[in-house]
Amino acid sequence: MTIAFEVIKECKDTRARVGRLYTPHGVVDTPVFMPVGTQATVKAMSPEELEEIGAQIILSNTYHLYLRPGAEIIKEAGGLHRFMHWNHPILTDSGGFQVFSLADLRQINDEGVTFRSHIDGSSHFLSPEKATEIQMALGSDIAMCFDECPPYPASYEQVEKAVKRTSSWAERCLEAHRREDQALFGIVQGGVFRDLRERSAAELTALDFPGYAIGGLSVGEPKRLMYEVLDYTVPLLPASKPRYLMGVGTPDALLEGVKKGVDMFDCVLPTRVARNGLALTSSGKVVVRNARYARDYEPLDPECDCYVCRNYTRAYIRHLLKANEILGLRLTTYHNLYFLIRLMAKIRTAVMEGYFLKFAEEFMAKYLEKEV
Ligand SMILES: Nc1nc2c(CCNCC3CCCCC3)c3[nH]c(NCCc4ccccc4)nc3cc2c(=O)[nH]1
Repeated sequence: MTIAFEVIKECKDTRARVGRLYTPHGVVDTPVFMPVGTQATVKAMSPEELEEIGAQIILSNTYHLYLRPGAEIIKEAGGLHRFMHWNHPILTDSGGFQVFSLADLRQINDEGVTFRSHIDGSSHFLSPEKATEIQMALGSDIAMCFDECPPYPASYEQVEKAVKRTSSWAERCLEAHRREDQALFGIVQGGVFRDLRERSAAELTALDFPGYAIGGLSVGEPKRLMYEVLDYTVPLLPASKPRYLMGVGTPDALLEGVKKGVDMFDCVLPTRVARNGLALTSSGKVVVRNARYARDYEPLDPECDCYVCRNYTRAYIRHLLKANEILGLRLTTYHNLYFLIRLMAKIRTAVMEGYFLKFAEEFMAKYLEKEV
């Protein structure tokens, strides 16, 4: 069994649950936030720092690593874990989403996707088989099916076509998948159309994947619409298997997603906004680049106990960012990831001890009260 999941404790007044995901590279306590390491590194962080802040599992990506350095080099290096010196679980996305969001003009048909590299414009082709082969070569613990994520908004016909392709491609990925020590997760599509979500979930759960992602969300739809789709999509997925909501990562969305029964999340947001000088704090967002912090000798978050908040001031971090000093990016990234990973630990404790709903309400009241 490449991967096993057990629900440890269910919340009595929401769909939240605490679980444990057993993978070849270790155990993951869920709900979990997964830092994104697009090019085989979580930008500005060393693997040791990721361990220090409690990161349990990180993401990487078929599209990026296929283009550079190439799956062959990573395979020759002994796989992605050895290549990047990360000896804990890794989940790889299949590249479908990145082709649509990054690559230049592309041509998509039932066979797969032809696209031009965003790096050097060279022409490439990705199919369910190829995306599966690349992930087997990378050796991630969890691989994702090659899917089609329609944009938002999209017509019913467009979304229906993506559902049909996603289901047919899921079968082809299952067919091509040969690694016993790697789990393949299915991805449910269907946009914001309930009947298409039901169809996609039925077709994918029939294939009996060890875990399921909810795709096609966090693509520009209003948050309340994403929550509505979650309300009727999560119950369509087997309760005994992990549920992964792709691309979601603000504190409020993480709390809502956990409340609705989601176990796994990923988002580039905390690392990306960090590089723009925005820190996540328990009282809301602090844009530490702003002049107002030039003489502010408080930590990024006075209530945070991380290495950065114990040793540096907003004034110093602002100075580093304004001076384009690399340490500035490192400190804001370190804190933002610590903040989200710490939030997930607090959520797990709250569910275990039966006060999750109260915790969520109190956290949100404080977090949304102001842009500090
Ligand atoms: N297969 C697949 N992936 C999806 C992703 C990529 C998840 N992150 C992977 C990660 C791997 C390593 C490289 C980076 C990506 C999504 N991301 C979002 N929203 C992000 C919205 C967002 C939020 C903040 C900032 C930018 C974008 N919706 C998504 C839907 C899908 C989907 O249906 N299918």
